[in-house]
Amino acid sequence: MAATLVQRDERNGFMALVLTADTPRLDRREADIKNKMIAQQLKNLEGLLSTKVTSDTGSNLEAYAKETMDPSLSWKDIEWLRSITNLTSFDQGAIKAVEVGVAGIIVSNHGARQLDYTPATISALEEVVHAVKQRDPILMDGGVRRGTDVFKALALGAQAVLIGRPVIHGLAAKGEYGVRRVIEMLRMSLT
Ligand SMILES: Cc1cc2nc3c(=O)[nH]c(=O)nc-3n(C[C@H](O)[C@H](O)[C@H](O)COP(=O)(O)O)c2cc1C
Repeated sequence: MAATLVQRDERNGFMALVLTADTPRLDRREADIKNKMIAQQLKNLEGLLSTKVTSDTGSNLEAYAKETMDPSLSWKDIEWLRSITNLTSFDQGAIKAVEVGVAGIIVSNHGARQLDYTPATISALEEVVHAVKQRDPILMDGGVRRGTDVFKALALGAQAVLIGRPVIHGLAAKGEYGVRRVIEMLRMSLT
């Protein structure tokens, strides 16, 4: 299935792959259990994997994750991924990735949504920058809300930041205009 998705990305003109290594196993998300969280049917993955996993005891998302995520993911899988594609690959969350040939690293903690007490990415960034020693570009995400957050990440050695929730909130509130506005606001506070 992974190979099929990669081939589809290549056909559609994508230039890079981001491999996320941050959730080999889903945390016990009590709110999801309480709310009996549903894993949405994903139209763009139709026929590739079943999202019809349900649980009588709680979070359907947890049941789905148990069924579909492979906790045995290892560095060999990155080598395999590189062997089937020429797309540039970025690894989210690991330093050893440089040795197995990824093109860059994204310092991320899954939006701090996976583990309690996970360190803030801005606190981990500098250490990763020193460990990688400019061999590959480093990006960072998590908690970037203001231009000053962008500034801090760049000052600590990131080449760029990625933004998750702010643009999603802008999209939900005002569609495309909302996304543009969020990005403008970040830019404005940097100038
Ligand atoms: C609702 C939600 C779902 C997410 N799901 C995933 C996921 O399935 N895989 C993943 O690698 N990251 C996931 N993330 C983390 C994002 O990729 C990204 O690291 C994070 O949102 C960036 O932080 P920010 O939202 O504070 O900007 C999720 C984030 C949110 C808010």
